[in-house]
Amino acid sequence: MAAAQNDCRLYLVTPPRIDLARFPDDLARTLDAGDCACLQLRLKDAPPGELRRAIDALRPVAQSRGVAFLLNDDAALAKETGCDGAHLGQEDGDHAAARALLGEMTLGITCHDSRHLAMRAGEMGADYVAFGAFFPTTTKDAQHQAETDLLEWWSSIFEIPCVAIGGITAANCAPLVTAGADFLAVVGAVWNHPDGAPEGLRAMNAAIAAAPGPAR
Ligand SMILES: Cc1ncc(COP(=O)(O)OP(=O)(O)O)c(N)n1
Ligand SMILES: Cc1nc(C(=O)O)sc1CCOP(=O)(O)O
Ligand SMILES: [Mg+2]
Repeated sequence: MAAAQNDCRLYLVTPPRIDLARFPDDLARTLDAGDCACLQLRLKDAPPGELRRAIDALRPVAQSRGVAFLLNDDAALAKETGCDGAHLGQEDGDHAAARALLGEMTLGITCHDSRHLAMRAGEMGADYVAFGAFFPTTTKDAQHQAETDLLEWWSSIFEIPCVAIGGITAANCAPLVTAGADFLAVVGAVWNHPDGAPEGLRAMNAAIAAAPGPAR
């Protein structure tokens, strides 16, 4: 088998809305199709009870496959419900308090297109920083546009992993891998793949594996 050209891995984010009667099985089939480092549960419109039911149903599907289960937006709920960590944006509360609360659990922070926000997140103890959006996306009304030089700059200076997000597909992801992204976070590329989510995951895996790694 050929040696891997890079260490970049897939970071899967759930669709914005899910049907809990069938999504756990869809998720299991999708994760069984290939490599995925982590799953972020991102249900922006779910009422609290539904969010808890989703966590209870999906967390074991991910964790039993060695896929870290992160909760979007809510560090306290992530801790209370046995998640592996939380992803917080700039408007999602006190990052330092979340860091203290989560202890050894994973904390990821959105940094948009900002070197300043990323360095602040790193100093505060984030386990990864997320940059985006790299490409147009219909999943979120993204207000910031990031460029690959941000990934090159971050990865050449800092050890803290960086995640790229926003409109990433198998067709456009190679420059992000080459620029130094440690993880590519996607929604649509997997869940909206015309041949189904397992094929979407396989396509992302293949595109990442084929991309030249950073020149280090
Ligand atoms: C991996 C990753 N990166 C960025 C985001 C966006 O977080 P945020 O800015 O808080 O926006 P919402 O996701 O809450 O709409 C993310 N969720 N995951
Ligand atoms: C959740 C999210 N955050 C973004 C950011 O730029 O911070 S872009 C985004 C949506 C990612 O979905 P897709 O892979 O379908 O474009
Ligand atoms: Mg958020």
